[in-house]
Amino acid sequence: MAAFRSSVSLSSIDGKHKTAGEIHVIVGPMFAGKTTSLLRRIKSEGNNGRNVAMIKSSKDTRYAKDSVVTHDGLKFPCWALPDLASFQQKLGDDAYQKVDVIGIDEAQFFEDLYDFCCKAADHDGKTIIIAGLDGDYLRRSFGSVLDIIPLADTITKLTARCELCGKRAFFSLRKTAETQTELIGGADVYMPVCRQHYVNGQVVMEAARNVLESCKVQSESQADTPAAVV
Ligand SMILES: Nc1ncnc2c1ncn2[C@@H]1O[C@H](COP(=O)(O)OP(=O)(O)O)[C@@H](O)[C@H]1O
Ligand SMILES: Cc1cn([C@H]2C[C@H](O)[C@@H](COP(=O)(O)O)O2)c(=O)[nH]c1=O
Repeated sequence: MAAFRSSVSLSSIDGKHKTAGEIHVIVGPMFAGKTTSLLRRIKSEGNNGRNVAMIKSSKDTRYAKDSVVTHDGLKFPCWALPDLASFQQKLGDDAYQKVDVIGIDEAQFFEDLYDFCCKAADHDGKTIIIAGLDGDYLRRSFGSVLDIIPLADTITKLTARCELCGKRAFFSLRKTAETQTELIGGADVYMPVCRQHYVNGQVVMEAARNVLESCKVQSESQADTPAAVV
């Protein structure tokens, strides 16, 4: 099937001979093995003689600046970019034409994911393999990852192991009180959990956030009160 697909020609679209692109999406919670799976597929494409390039978001400063790194330390050199539109420009037009396969890690951080994938696969004939979080710590759709599902050839949803009971984990629980959507971190900030422990964990975290918030309000109102004259 793969051999048939890669020989399909798009020459009728713009007169130039190009092969059809592909889009493969890997989603799941943190620690599910998304980056591991992306690296395995990219390495395998490279071993099959295809020109590969890897991109990650420059927001991800966790383990290395210019490498994609898994939680257990596997590494692959990459372009760390603020957006995907800058990829072709960084690489140069000639080098971009020669790339067959593009891996994208931490896809939730790229706002221009949809437009980039459309152009690269539909027009430029690239195979794109994307790894990212489908949901944030509140299980809301994260970035543009779900928007590219209708464009995809394949979608793989991976699971991790619940850190509290060992069952399959579908969600990323944030262990700290921060409430912004984007918060870079690893096992210090997040843990993979099953549904039951996500629900329990959210109740505990919500209570902790409320306590912190009320302490903050109290100390602010005390600061506003003039000190008593003794
Ligand atoms: N709770 C955890 N804390 C730290 N490392 C973990 C944890 N659970 C799994 N791992 C390791 O992380 C690896 C997966 O890493 P990675 O591919 O980077 O995941 P993802 O990209 O989905 O976050 C697993 O093979 C395992 O060795
Ligand atoms: C759930 C959640 C995660 N993030 C951040 C934390 C990490 O830096 C990445 C995910 O990395 P991984 O390779 O999938 O382990 O995303 C965030 O910013 N907000 C969230 O809600």
